[in-house]
Amino acid sequence: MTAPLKHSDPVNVDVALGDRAYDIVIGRGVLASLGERVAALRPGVRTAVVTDRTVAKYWLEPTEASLAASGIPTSRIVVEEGEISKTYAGLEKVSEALIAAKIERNDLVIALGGGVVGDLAGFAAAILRRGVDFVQVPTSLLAQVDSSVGGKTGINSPQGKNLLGAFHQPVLVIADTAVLDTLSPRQFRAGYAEVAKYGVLGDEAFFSWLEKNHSDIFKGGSAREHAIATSCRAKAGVVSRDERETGERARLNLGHTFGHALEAATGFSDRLFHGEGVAIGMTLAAQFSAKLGMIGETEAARVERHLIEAGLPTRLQDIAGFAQEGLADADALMALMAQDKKVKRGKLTFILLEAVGRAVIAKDVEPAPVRDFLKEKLAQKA
Ligand SMILES: NC(=O)c1ccc[n+]([C@@H]2O[C@H](COP(=O)([O-])OP(=O)(O)OC[C@H]3O[C@@H](n4cnc5c(N)ncnc54)[C@H](O)[C@@H]3O)[C@@H](O)[C@H]2O)c1
Ligand SMILES: O=C(O)C(=O)C[C@@H](O)[C@H](O)[C@H](O)COP(=O)(O)O
Ligand SMILES: [Zn+2]
Repeated sequence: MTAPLKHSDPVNVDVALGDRAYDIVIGRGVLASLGERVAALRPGVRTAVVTDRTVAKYWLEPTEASLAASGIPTSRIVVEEGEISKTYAGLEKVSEALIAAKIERNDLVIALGGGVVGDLAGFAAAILRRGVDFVQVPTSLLAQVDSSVGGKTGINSPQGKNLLGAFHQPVLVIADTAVLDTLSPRQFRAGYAEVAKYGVLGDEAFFSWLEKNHSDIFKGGSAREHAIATSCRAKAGVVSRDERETGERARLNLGHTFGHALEAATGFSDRLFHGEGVAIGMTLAAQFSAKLGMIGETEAARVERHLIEAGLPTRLQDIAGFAQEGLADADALMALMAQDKKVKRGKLTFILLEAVGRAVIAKDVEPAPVRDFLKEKLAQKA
């Protein structure tokens, strides 16, 4: 872990992927430099900005102004906010709008928004004319620390999370920390789950720093920028070594086998945001690791305590409408987990903990102990 930044220093994190390497630029106010940076990267380019209605209200005009100041022609495509847009219908809408805007092979798609817009616009760019470059301008905490980096793009199927997609790296990421000032507190907290994930999975010193400083991240200032830069550095390192998740990248999926099943069980709705599912999933992964004797109960409790302190849900019973059919049913959750992309020859893979700060990939996990564990958790009092 490096020392916290001074508030005003923009920081560059390099995603070292050879001829597809790119910069993540992090700092207050860096959105204003978007046009200049795009013009330097792709002289003469035309762009289409894909965003959602809420983000458009706050941040579309400054984005377009920055592009216009550098003489970059642009069009806008605005989708509905939330997972409802990360669908076949959302993809059709964005793809047809990009075609109508005559975005050519050498033009650029700009994803201005949270993880939904980033995944959706990135996937549309990946398939448009068999591949157009794109820039990520992440506007949620979750997108700034995780989804804008690493090139996983895609949409959901009603049967599971991100089941259709492509690896397609952005050519630039501009993370302006000032845009987070308009994010709702619940969405900010949900994004914080992925920040904590980087500590829990690979950096005990960062986790310990988060335990002491998390409230400053919520307030803003240098702690926020430090948390974003540290998460991006961790992700950039993993992605540069294992871009397509043939090995260690799977560790970034800590909490997601449970979390994605819970998102599917709640219909990808506002009952459970992605980051909230990750918080519950990460707690379950820690508790399951303890049940298997890989870590002590106190370490699992340490993970849960921190997430609770950050205001996140950690128990299945914390999900709105928990008692509804499907969610309170271990077999239904097992069936959803069977669609996880880490499944190999029908066997589940879990990311488990050997310590706080050390996640490992557990392959060929037998379903019976997982089902028993879920039954135990589901039986707990609300
Ligand atoms: N590709 C990846 O590596 C990766 C990583 C993590 C998560 N994800 C995906 O990301 C998605 C979750 O992303 P998310 O949490 O950003 O959700 P999101 O994109 O739905 O954004 C959350 C909400 O906040 C609003 N919002 C975003 N920025 C705002 C701002 N600056 N001001 C005001 N409102 C703002 C949006 O309109 C939306 O309603 C999930 O679909 C998840 O699967 C992908
Ligand atoms: O970048 C990755 O790799 C991750 O696993 C990051 C996750 O936070 C993210 O939610 C990702 O979209 C999940 O990947 P998936 O392959 O399980 O869909
Ligand atoms: Zn995630």
